[in-house]
Amino acid sequence: MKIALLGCGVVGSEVVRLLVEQAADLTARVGEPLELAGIAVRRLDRDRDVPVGPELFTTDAAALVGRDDVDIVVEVVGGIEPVRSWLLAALDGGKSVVSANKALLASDGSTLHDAATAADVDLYYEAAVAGAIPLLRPLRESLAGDRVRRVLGIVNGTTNFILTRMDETGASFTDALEEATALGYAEADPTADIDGYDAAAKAAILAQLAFHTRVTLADVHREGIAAVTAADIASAKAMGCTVKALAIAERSSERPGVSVRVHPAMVPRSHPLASVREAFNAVFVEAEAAGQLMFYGRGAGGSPTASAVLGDLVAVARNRVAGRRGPGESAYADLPVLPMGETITSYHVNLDVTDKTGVLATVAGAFANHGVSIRSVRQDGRGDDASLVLVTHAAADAALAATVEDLRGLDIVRAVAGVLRVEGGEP
Ligand SMILES: NC(=O)C1=CN([C@@H]2O[C@H](COP(=O)(O)OP(=O)(O)OC[C@H]3O[C@@H](n4cnc5c(N)ncnc54)[C@H](O)[C@@H]3O)[C@@H](O)[C@H]2O)C=CC1
Ligand SMILES: N[C@@H](CC=O)C(=O)O
Ligand code: NA
Repeated sequence: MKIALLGCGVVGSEVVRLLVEQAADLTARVGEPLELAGIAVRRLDRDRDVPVGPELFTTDAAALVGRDDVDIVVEVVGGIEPVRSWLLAALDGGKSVVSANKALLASDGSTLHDAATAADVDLYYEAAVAGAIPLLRPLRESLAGDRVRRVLGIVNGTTNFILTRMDETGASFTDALEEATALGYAEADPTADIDGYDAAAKAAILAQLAFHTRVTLADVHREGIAAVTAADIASAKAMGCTVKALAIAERSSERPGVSVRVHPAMVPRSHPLASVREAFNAVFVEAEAAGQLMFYGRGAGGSPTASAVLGDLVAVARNRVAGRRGPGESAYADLPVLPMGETITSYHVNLDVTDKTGVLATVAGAFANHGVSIRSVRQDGRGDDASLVLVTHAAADAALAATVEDLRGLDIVRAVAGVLRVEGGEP
């Protein structure tokens, strides 16, 4: 079985190492040896710590993909083009594809799935979501008989690493990001992590598999962590919470449809997600018959991600040996993706207000005007001013956003110092 490897960076070099070091076991598991036909890279002059000779390397990925002797293409390059063209050429040519590319799968997965179906070959991408954690296969196969209600978790290692460092050591955002990049967790352009594109792509892929409906990156409500301040983290701590960047995909209980969102949120320290540290990921899946399931492990880094790539590689190689194709995409449910405004959430709002009679009533009035009920209020006096921290009961996100907009316009509100959604129970 001949493999074309596209990319030999953080993940690709670990794929090569595992392929070479575990060759005998992989052969036994697949029933045929897995042999590297070639490795496409951008530059040949880089020092690479991989146990294969230089003759395997090429800068011509398209030619490698087009070779007649290649059976499986493994893509760990990233980005949309030229990767999409290479993978379409591979699928059209009858080659199976394994990819770690969530950006591509979430933005144009249907084109690739259609090509895989037409060519009767596999397209697998377990490494694209939550690194080493087996999550896509359980959703696609183990839970195929159940009805998933909700998927909730931490799916970006870089931002979880940054928030952990800020929370535990008081590190600055910039220093924590530098460390995450050095450890191989961040995307080539780390704004994909910081601004939530990476988590949004993963959320789209999870929602699509969980609800059997088409969801793309553009359908996901996305907020990154750039606006999370040290004050937000301190405020969360004071309330027995921690700040986590979450991905949430759920069926609406109001009408047929799903909502998919990624944003930072306060999570009570008693919730299992609060103890997910550094680049670890954790995802809860709530299904009607199964109840709650939790998946936990390393969500980023070369070797954990390579483990998921190898798992897919063995699966598609086994299928080719058996002359069959594994389960593919399922999008029959055709559910609408509902606007964020309809999502039911609750907010933590931190206000700087003038400390005079009637302030609390005026602020409470702004909430009441939008039908938002307040769960708790804490006031700390600071001379002529006061800090007012309010946590709401669950309400439509549009009503909460409109309330905050009104608060910004009140004379007695000097500043809206922080607004974070609260997930995972009462703080
Ligand atoms: N690093 C991580 O923890 C994880 C990464 N991924 C995904 O895996 C993929 C690869 O990520 P990394 O290994 O971290 O990236 P990287 O930047 O370390 O490696 C990318 C590789 O692609 C090659 N490449 C880039 N452009 C090319 C071109 N035009 N022609 C031929 N080769 C080209 C580079 O030479 C390099 O070898 C991305 O899709 C990423 O989102 C997925 C899960 C975790
Ligand atoms: N940049 C990503 C890598 C894995 O998908 C992350 O930090 O999670
Ligand atoms: Na995974």
